[in-house]
Amino acid sequence: MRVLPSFQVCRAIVVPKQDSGSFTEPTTNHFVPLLPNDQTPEGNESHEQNISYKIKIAYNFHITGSFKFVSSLLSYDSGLFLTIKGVVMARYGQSWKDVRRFSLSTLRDLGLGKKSLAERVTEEAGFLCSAFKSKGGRPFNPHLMINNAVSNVICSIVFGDRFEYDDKNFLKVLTLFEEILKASTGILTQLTNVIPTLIHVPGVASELFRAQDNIFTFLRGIITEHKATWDPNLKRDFIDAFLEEVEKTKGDPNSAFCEINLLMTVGDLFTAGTETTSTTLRFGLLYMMLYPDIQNRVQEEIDQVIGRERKPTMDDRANMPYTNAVVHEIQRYSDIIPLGVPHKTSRDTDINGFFIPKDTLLMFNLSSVLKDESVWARPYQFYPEHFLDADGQFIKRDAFMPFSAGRRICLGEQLARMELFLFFTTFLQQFTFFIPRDQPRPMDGLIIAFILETPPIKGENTMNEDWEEEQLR
Ligand code: HEM
Repeated sequence: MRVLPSFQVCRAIVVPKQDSGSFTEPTTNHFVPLLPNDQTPEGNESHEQNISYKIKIAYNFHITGSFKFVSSLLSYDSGLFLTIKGVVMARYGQSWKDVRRFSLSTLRDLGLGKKSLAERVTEEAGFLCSAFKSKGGRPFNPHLMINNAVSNVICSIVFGDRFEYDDKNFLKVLTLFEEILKASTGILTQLTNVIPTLIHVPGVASELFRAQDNIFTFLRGIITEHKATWDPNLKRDFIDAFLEEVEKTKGDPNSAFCEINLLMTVGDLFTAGTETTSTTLRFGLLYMMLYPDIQNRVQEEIDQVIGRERKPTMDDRANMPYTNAVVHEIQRYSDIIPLGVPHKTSRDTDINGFFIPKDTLLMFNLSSVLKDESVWARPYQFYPEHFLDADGQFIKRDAFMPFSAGRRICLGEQLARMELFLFFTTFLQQFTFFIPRDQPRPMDGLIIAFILETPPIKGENTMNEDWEEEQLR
C-alpha cells in the first residue's frame, strides 16, 4: 500500500490490485479531482460487466445486502467479485447512472428541496422532542430514538410510512445497523479480508451477512406489500415510482429497473439515509454537552432569530451564522466517513504524474481534508470559528467535504443538510444538554467502524440499556 501525500482537493490511499511496481514515486503536491468514476469510458461492456464490481469483502459485507441474496453471484479469483446493484456500491456505468438520476428526480418529486419535506422534518423533530420530554429530565441515551426519528424521514419518502419510537420490530431493525457497523471491525471480517476463501467455509458467510439478511427481509416485506396494493395512477412513495419504471421497461434486458435493483436501491437509501445523519446528530449533542459555552451561544441565536415558540425553517439558516457554523463544525470535526466509499479505476489512469492501473481499489482520505493542518486553524479542536469571518458571518470552506466530491458525491447531501439544521435547531430550542453531575466527562474521540461512532456516554448508558431492553422486550 502506498499513501499519496498532499493533495489539494482530496487525498487518496491507493491499494494496488497486484503489485505496486507500476506506481511512480510522488515528488510534489498533486491535485486530484476525485478520480476514477469521473473517468470511466462508457460503451461496449456487456450489461453484466457494467454492474459487476470487484472489491474487498470488508466493504462488500457492509453494504451489499444478504449473502443468500448475492451468493449465486459470488465467485473467487484472487479476490471477490460481486454483482452489485443499487447506487452506493454500483459500478460506474449505465445502470448506476439511470438509478442515480431516477433516485434524485424522484426524491425531488417527493419533496426534496421543497417546503413540504422541511415541514415533515420539523414535525418529526417535534415528535422526538416530545419523546425526550417524556424522560422527565432524567439521564438517558437518545441513540435509538434519534436513529428512529431520522430514519422516519427517509422511510416516509421511500416507504410512505414512519415508525413509532416504541415499534419493537422497527427498533430491532435499527439495532441491526449497529451490528453491521460493529461487525465491520470484527475479527471474522478482518480474517476474511486477508483470506477471502474463508467465505466458502460453512457458517462464515451466514455469520458475516446475518444482520444484512435481516434488514433485507424487512425491506422485502415492505416491497411485497407495495406490490400487492400498487395502483399505477397513484405514486405514494419512492417504491411506487420505481415499480412504475419496472413496469415501463419490462422486456428490456438492459433496463436498470428490475426488482433486484429496487431492493438494493431501497436498501441504499434506507441505510445511507439513517445511520449517517443520526450519527452526526448524536455527535452534535455530545459536543454541546462537552462545550456548554458553544451550546449557550447557539441558544442565544435561536432565541433572537426564531424565539421559543415558532418552529425553525430552512429560511432561518441565513440569519443564523453561528448555528450554521456549529452544524458545519460538527460534521467537520466528527468526520464520520473518514475514508469515503471505496472506488475502483476502470482503466489505466494518469494523474499529475501518478500512474494508477486499471482495477485499482482507491479509498479517499476525506479525513485528511477535513483535518488538513494547512487549511484549518485548529484542525483537531471543535472550533465553529472555522466557518465564520471576522464579522461573525458564515463562510463556506472548500475543504469542507464530508459528502465527498465528484460524480459520486453523496446523493442525499441536500436532505442530510436540511435534517441536520432542523433537528439540531429544534433540539436546542427546547433543551439544554449536559453531562449528569455524577458522571465522568465523556470522550470526544471516536469509535472506529465503517462510519465512525460516538463513544459510549456513561451516564446515559445506564438509562439507555434499561430503555432499550424495555423497548425490545
Ligand atoms: C451527514 C449525513 C451524510 C454523510 C456525511 C454522507 C456522506 C456520504 C459519502 C462520503 C458518500 C460517498 C461518496 C463517494 O463515493 O465518493 C455518500 C454516498 C451516498 N450517500 Fe450519503 N451521506 C449522508 C447522508 C445521506 C442521506 C440522508 C442519504 C439518503 C438519501 C444518502 C445517500 C447516499 C447515496 C445513495 C450515496 C451513493 C452515491 C453514489 O454512489 O452515486 N446519504 N454519502
